[in-house]
Amino acid sequence: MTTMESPSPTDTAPAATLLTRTVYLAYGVTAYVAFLVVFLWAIAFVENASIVIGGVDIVPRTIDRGGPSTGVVAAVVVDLGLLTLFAAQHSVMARDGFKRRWTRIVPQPIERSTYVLAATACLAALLWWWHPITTTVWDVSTSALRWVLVAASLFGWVLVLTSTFLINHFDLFGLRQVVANARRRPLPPYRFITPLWYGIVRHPIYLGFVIAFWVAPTMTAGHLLFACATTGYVFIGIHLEERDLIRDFGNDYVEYRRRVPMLVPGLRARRASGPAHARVA
Ligand SMILES: C[S@@+](CC[C@H](N)C(=O)[O-])C[C@H]1O[C@@H](n2cnc3c(N)ncnc32)[C@H](O)[C@@H]1O
Repeated sequence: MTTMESPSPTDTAPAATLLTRTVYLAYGVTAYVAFLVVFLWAIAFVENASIVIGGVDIVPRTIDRGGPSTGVVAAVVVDLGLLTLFAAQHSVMARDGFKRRWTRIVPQPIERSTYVLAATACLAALLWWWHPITTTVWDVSTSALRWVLVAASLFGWVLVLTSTFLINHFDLFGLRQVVANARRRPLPPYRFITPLWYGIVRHPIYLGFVIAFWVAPTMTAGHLLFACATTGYVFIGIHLEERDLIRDFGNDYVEYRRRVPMLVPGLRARRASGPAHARVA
């Protein structure tokens, strides 16, 4: 395990009043709750679930159902636009250079919560304005096999959620930062760790998404577009994330990368002589 000092939220706001700290805490909790609601909606969206409460389906739009109906070309353009917005927000706002400039405007303790809120807004926009393209690509007719595929897809979501807890769920979603600030405590150092799934693949959260998006008993053209685009983004995200991790944790991460495969369990991991940016002096 390697650690790196995180900026203490109280360092940058020594004179923060109780009211300011309480407002930051409320902001962080709001961002987290908004994220949870939209994340649950995202699961229902991808799984094409209907959840009927009091005679009303609370999932009116899914990947294949209920969205605006237009021609295929318009649907592809809109859907790719929404996916690009989501990917751009994630890629840009997660980078250290952006964070350094951004925290001149947004106070350090709520930087992560602001990221979470922006990501949640982009995800909600994608779920709401997604244009289904319902041409069938494959459709498994055997009922038992359909259930196996649904279970496998749900396992993908379980992998995502459990992995966030393995590395630090509350840190990823900004809660730890606002709570530490409210209590005027410094943040514990940011740690590189490799528990459970992280000993099998380096990116279990992304693997979970790939499983959840690709394993479907019925695959439509719209769903396939979603799965292809998000998988492409996963590879870009991994490239950017690993560059940061190597910069922060040096040879520990290079060694981890040599030992543990990226996404496919058991697949040979990268050899020691990787590309130039993988080698740390
Ligand atoms: C959305 S999470 C995705 C983590 C990982 N790529 C995955 O798929 O499980 C991104 C954050 O996780 C952090 N992270 C990735 N691997 C980590 C590890 N082994 N230990 C601690 N933090 C890690 C990155 O620094 C980044 O801030």
